[in-house]
Amino acid sequence: MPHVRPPFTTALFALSALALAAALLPNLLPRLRLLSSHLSPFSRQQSTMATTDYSHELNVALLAVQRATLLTKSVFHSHAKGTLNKSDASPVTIGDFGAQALIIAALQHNFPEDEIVAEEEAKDLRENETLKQTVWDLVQDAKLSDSSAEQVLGGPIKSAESMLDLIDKGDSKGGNKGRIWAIDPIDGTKGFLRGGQYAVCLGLMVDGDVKVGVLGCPNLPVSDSEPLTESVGADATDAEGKGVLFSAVQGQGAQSRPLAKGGLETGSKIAMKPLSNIAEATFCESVEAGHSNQSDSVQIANKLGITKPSVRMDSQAKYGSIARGAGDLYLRLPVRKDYVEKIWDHAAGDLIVREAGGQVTDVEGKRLDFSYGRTLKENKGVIAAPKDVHSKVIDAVQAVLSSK
Ligand SMILES: Nc1ncnc2c1ncn2[C@@H]1O[C@H](COP(=O)(O)O)[C@@H](OP(=O)(O)O)[C@H]1O
Ligand SMILES: [Mg+2]
Ligand SMILES: [Mg+2]
Ligand SMILES: [Mg+2]
Repeated sequence: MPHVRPPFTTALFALSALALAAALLPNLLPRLRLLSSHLSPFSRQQSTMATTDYSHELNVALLAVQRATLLTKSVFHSHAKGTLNKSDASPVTIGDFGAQALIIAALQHNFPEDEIVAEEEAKDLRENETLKQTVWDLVQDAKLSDSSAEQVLGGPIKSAESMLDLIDKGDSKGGNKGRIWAIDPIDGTKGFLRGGQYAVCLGLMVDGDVKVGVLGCPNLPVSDSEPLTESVGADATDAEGKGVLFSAVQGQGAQSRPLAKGGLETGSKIAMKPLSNIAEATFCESVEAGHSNQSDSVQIANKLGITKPSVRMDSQAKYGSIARGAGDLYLRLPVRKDYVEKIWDHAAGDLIVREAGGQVTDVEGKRLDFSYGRTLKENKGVIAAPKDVHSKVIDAVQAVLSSK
């Protein structure tokens, strides 16, 4: 005789199943989301979730830098760059404001809890309606051609007012606790205005340690094997074959890929060039003599037996160029005693070079310390070199600086 379950028992079963599902759901949901983030990074509408291998952070950072770099390219080609002089007499352009707004919008969409240290603020735009409108027009036009990539970044910014508020979200004090992004919307603004190299820079620090770094360099050659020469340093074009995204995740190595226009191309691993004879090294430094002491660098090069003149190049494109083995050394020697380096000028480049097999320190050989706030107040200058020759370079730097 078939067993017939009384209605009361059936209801009891159904209720217990529902209770079990309700208890398990909060545990299961994050796992399912994590799984979907690995399977298809473009398929989610929104994620506010940090990943332990930084895969989601890297994907968002690459796309955000790509979109912002494309915006700066359009300003690079226009005659009116909307240049203002900041209180420290350094320039800022509509490209800087627009790029910062776009990157912060992407970070806020994906990681609303994270803090942001960014170079620029919206004050000048709030006081100048025409300038605000120009930046707003630029930002509205800056869309990746791949709509699913655009969706990852959260789509367009809602209004000119929210664009200003986003720009001002980069006012974190920084420090040694939690997740903090460092943004330099255009590094090498002087190079950008001159028609030379510049970079869009984004780094993620966790408890003061850089975990993810991305550099967008629209005027550098795509090819990692093109050697670093004076003409690359001073290049004024982003023609065919130019434009590269460098990236690194702590412990996972460094990569480069073509800048492209939306959706990311596949990256390839980069590494610093083995340097058997330091006398043959190519070293790079700032174009601006006010940013790096170019007579100290000549003496240091002489001490190392280097005869080739330096390649002068603006921005963190220098870090990217040595990380891919196009050049070998990057020297940044303090000019003014009172100048304190800013974290956004170095966070991404520092990680990219170290993940490519280099060492990055200040002139005394101390690692750059990003945990002191918006500035690198415990460091002076920057010396980046392949790991095995770095101490030799520091010895030469110290010999020259101590003899002054
Ligand atoms: N006196 C100084 N010494 C060193 N760096 C300086 C400086 N004055 C400005 N800078 C920084 O140098 C950066 C450019 O570096 P480089 O010379 O390698 O291109 C500038 O970034 P921005 O262009 O983002 O303002 C700015 O932050
Ligand atoms: Mg600046
Ligand atoms: Mg800068
Ligand atoms: Mg800048």
